[in-house]
Amino acid sequence: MLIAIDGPAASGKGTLARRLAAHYRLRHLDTGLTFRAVGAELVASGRPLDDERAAITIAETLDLEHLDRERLNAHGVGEAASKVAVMPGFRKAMVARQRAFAREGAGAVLDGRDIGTVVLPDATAKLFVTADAATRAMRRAAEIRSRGGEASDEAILADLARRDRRDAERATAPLKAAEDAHLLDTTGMDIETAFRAAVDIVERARAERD
Ligand SMILES: Nc1ncnc2c1ncn2[C@@H]1O[C@H](COP(=O)(O)OP(=O)(O)O)[C@@H](O)[C@H]1O
Ligand SMILES: Nc1ccn([C@@H]2O[C@H](COP(=O)(O)OP(=O)(O)O)[C@@H](O)[C@H]2O)c(=O)n1
Repeated sequence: MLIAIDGPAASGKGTLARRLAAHYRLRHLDTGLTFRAVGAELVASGRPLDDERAAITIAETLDLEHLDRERLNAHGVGEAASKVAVMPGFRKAMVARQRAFAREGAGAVLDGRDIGTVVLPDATAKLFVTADAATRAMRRAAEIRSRGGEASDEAILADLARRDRRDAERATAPLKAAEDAHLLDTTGMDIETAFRAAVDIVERARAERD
């Protein structure tokens, strides 16, 4: 079984993807981390974020099994990732790696921006996870503070809005729901409630396929 989860920044995609992967015993790839890893590597090596050749080389050699979530989830890395993510040739190389990961083994859960539309258009179940902007900013700011960082809800709201706009307006694989995706708005839902709603969606999608 393949499960595709997309949605805007800090909507809860990763949390749901991890929970669903554990529940169904599937492998999980947070594709946001793959873009973050490339952005972080370009910055660390002093290269510009539009160096497509370098980005492709990093994508082709990236170890998808050992992405350092703790380091890559730093707030600033998201901005670098979304700048790298606009380059079509680089996205092609990245999508090839993500698809290969998904096809290995008995099934997988992938979360990102273009999983239902581009990476896994034939996924068994597609979820488009949202929450209103203020809720997403509040959750991300709380996450940063819980790790000892400083963050105001207002500043995070502006950062997420800028990144969502870049992701939605880019020409290649923009952030959008697949036509056959099930919308899950988690505003006002706690993690457990959102997880149960996600399982319901997957079960219905599975039943429709049989
Ligand atoms: N339904 C929810 N209610 C409250 N907090 C949530 C919910 N879903 C996710 N979170 C929290 O919000 C933050 C962002 O969630 P995450 O799964 O990382 O989002 P994304 O992968 O879409 O960026 C995390 O700290 C997570 O624990
Ligand atoms: N499938 C994907 C996943 C992420 N990305 C890019 O990578 C950035 C970081 O993604 P992420 O999922 O880690 O971001 P958060 O939602 O966790 O803040 C996004 O803003 C996108 O620009 C993408 O283009 N396609």
